[in-house]
Amino acid sequence: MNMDSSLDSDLISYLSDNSPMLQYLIDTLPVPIFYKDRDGNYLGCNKAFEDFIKIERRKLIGRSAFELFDRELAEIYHSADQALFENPGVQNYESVVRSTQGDERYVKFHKTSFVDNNNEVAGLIGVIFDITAQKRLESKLIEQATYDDLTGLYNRREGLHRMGELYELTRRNKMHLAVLMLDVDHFKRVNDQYGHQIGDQALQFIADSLRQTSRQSDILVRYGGEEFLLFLPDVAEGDAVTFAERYRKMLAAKAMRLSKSQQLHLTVSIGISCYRRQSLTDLIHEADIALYEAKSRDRNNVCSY
Ligand SMILES: Nc1nc2c(ncn2[C@@H]2O[C@H](COP(=O)(O)OP(=O)(O)OP(=O)(O)O)[C@@H](O)[C@H]2O)c(=O)[nH]1
Repeated sequence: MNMDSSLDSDLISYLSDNSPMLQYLIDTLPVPIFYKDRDGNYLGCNKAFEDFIKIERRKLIGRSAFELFDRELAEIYHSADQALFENPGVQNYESVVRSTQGDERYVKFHKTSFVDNNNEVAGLIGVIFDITAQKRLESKLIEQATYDDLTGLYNRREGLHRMGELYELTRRNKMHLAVLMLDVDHFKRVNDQYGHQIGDQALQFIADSLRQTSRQSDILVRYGGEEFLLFLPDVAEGDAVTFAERYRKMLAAKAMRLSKSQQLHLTVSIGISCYRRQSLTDLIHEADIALYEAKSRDRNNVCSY
């Protein structure tokens, strides 16, 4: 077929005839295919499209998207079709579609306009590629690359990336920024006494507690085994100590329930450093030094660099 140039026969009437040969051919193709006239009414489709939108061809022909789908989705299709008619050729875009029975799929549309004997745009032929599996895998991989499996906090790589962005913003706008490095005290004993599984649960317990106490704008990172980094944007030194003390006291006051008669009490030590135009590496290193100091002061302690 010759798209977007004059045709030997009138393509629109050829498509409207729904010739058995054409139908047979496109029904053998496993990808959904549909075609519409210039007014957006369906002229036909293949078997894969019927299966895809879960509506029979005979109920589809002559109808517009507004008669078949909910208004929101129909508007999307309509405006994409109009954009193609106004700028004829090939149009590609990704979208979420719902079948008439409501299930959602991620798809990639490939639409091509066609013209009639007078070289006027007369309709379009659309092909749909189902990319749901690819999208789901993509978001799973993004999730795995971004978050720590055990705690759900940012992993070290993503945390440092976000910290880099926050650091740049702070530097450019001459804002405050505080870094808290938090380490669970005597965590080896927890593993030794209760086993690794309880140790894992204890880390989750701490991460959940931190999440509940933090502000929306804070960046919480699982930096290493039992070590967490917290980046507090627009927080000056005095407030950083207040926040760190709040975290320390909150965790010291909480108990993790192991059984009806057993509870686990955990404490943390926290090192603080605040932005004073030093590099990001130095900022984190200073928090580490302050943490070391807090550990040496009998733990369950907060120290500023
Ligand atoms: N269960 C569990 N344990 C972990 C994980 N990551 C690190 N750890 C344990 O955390 C413990 C850290 O021990 P140390 O570095 O000696 O520190 P600590 O016992 O907490 O002592 P201080 O930091 O000096 O208070 C080790 O026993 C690690 O095996 C984890 O993902 N799960």
